[in-house]
Amino acid sequence: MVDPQRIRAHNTIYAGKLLDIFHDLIKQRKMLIEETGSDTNKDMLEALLNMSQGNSKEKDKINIEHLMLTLFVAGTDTVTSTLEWAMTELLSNPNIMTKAKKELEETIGKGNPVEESDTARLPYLQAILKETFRLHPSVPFLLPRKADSDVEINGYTIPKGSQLPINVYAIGRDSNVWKNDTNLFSPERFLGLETDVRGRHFELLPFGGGRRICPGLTYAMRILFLMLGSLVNCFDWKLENDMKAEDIDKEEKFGLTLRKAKPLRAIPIKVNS
Ligand code: HEM
Repeated sequence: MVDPQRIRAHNTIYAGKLLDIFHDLIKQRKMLIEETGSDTNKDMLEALLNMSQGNSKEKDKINIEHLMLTLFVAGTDTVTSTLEWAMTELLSNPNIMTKAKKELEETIGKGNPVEESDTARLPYLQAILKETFRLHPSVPFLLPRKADSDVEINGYTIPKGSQLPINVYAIGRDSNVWKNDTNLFSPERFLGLETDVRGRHFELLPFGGGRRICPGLTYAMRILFLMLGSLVNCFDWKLENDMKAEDIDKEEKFGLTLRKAKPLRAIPIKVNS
């Protein structure tokens, strides 16, 4: 298995620790159900435990533990790092922050949290998220693909059976695809474009595409939109120690996700609605 960033090697230990945590959570929940005769949490774990009734207990327990591990690993750092990068770019580009605030103020009113039904009415906020994904895809390499047969692409022969890591990070900064300064954060480039993140436009694939496309896409887009919109509309933001916008550190750290090397530190000031 190709492991260009040594992710697989580094994460084996942490996966084991997380499995231990999920093991304990499932055990506690089962004890609760046995004691009270019912489960009052009404969540995914309850649904999985209900579904597993009557099946081989040990096998199902292991499956549930691994499913929780997968969703936890795939669904936490990806969302938080995208949000952190979006805020980093907005704080580094005060003119873009001002435009985003203006759109929100005019559309839903200053200080109000964003709701799901507002999505279509906030094209600039959508463009900010797309531009964040273009420059800072939280999964810089897609899950590797395997060539079913010999294939020729741009004069290169890819032999049957080769593993193909897809470098979404490089695609997002490819000057053959993106006009203007490809390293510049400019949500305007998406205004009026059809391009979305659902795997149909190969120039922007933050969630991958095809059969292995991220199953958390819809959920992730929804919560990112709500969180980013609410952070921008409900707070003004100040940098620590009078730091200037242009001094914000944007160094990247490649790991399971593409994180900021140094966490963003900013101070929220509640705005009056
Ligand atoms: C900003 C948020 C997210 C990004 C950028 C993201 C991105 C990705 C990418 C690029 C893949 C590989 C797709 C491919 O190779 O074609 C993937 C797979 C996956 N994602 Fe996400 N993801 C995000 C959030 C989530 C969330 C919230 C969940 C679930 C709660 C989730 C669950 C998964 C799972 C289970 C897979 C593996 C699918 C498979 O192996 O077939 N992701 N994600």
